[in-house]
Amino acid sequence: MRVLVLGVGKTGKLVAQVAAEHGHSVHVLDAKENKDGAGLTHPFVAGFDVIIDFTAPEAVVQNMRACLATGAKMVIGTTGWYDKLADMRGLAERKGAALLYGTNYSVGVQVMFQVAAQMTKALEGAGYTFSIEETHHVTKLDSPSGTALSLAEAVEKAGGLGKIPIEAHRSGDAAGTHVLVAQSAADKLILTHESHSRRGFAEGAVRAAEWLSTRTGCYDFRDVWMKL
Ligand SMILES: NC(=O)C1=CN([C@@H]2O[C@H](COP(=O)(O)OP(=O)(O)OC[C@H]3O[C@@H](n4cnc5c(N)ncnc54)[C@H](OP(=O)(O)O)[C@@H]3O)[C@@H](O)[C@H]2O)C=CC1
Ligand SMILES: O=C(O)C1=N[C@H](C(=O)O)C[C@H](O)C1
Repeated sequence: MRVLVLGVGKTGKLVAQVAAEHGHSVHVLDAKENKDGAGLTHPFVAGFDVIIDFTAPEAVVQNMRACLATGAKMVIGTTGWYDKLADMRGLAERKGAALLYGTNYSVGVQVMFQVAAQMTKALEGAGYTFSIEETHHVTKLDSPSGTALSLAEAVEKAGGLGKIPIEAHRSGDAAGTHVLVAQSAADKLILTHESHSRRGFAEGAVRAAEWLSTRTGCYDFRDVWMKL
């Protein structure tokens, strides 16, 4: 597969490395080469089977506009842009493109979402209140993390008594820790996922790109990760 990786930062760099390890031909575009999406011309984009974006909240929307308009296939790792999701879905559908987005490409976190929903249902009516804490590196632009928002959504949907409070911490180069706490008068149940490196995100994103390369349409990683 010919893979274009947008963003050569902490995660994008590793995504490019993992894609090459999977035997794909990989090209990367950094911020200078792609200022305001200017590098993403139609003929250039047409040279790739899949494009993977790990950039920044503003940049990713420009990148999606440019690439999806050509009917390209995109895997989006970047978080903090979901107020534009309906627009981007519409564009992808109109152009016969493919769009797969996810707040977290680590399989461990996907399992955490499922366990969190089960835990919430099992504790229903037993006097527990829920809260979430997330810890990331100090350079993270969005807060709370996309993963924390997805976790809150999983608990809220499963019946976690209204809006779940999220506390965000920023510390050193933390790759990402998410903690769900269910507290009662008698005890506390804690569910934690801790990323020791960014490898899980990169592996998941490359596998998602391989899966998407034969499809069109819009997909949330939460709904497809088990099929990869
Ligand atoms: N879904 C998931 O599993 C994961 C999601 N993420 C998300 O991915 C995003 C990136 O995270 P991270 O790697 O830590 O961030 P970094 O800041 O380390 O990397 C982002 C890179 O993108 C570059 N960039 C900015 N604009 C453009 C552009 N228009 N074209 C190409 N490159 C551009 C930046 O360059 P410059 O610094 O010069 O501006 C930077 O090098 C974040 O939104 C983060 O939340 C991260 C890990 C996992
Ligand atoms: O910025 C990061 O680093 C991460 N961002 C994603 C998020 O916002 O949830 C995923 C992971 O936690 C790392």
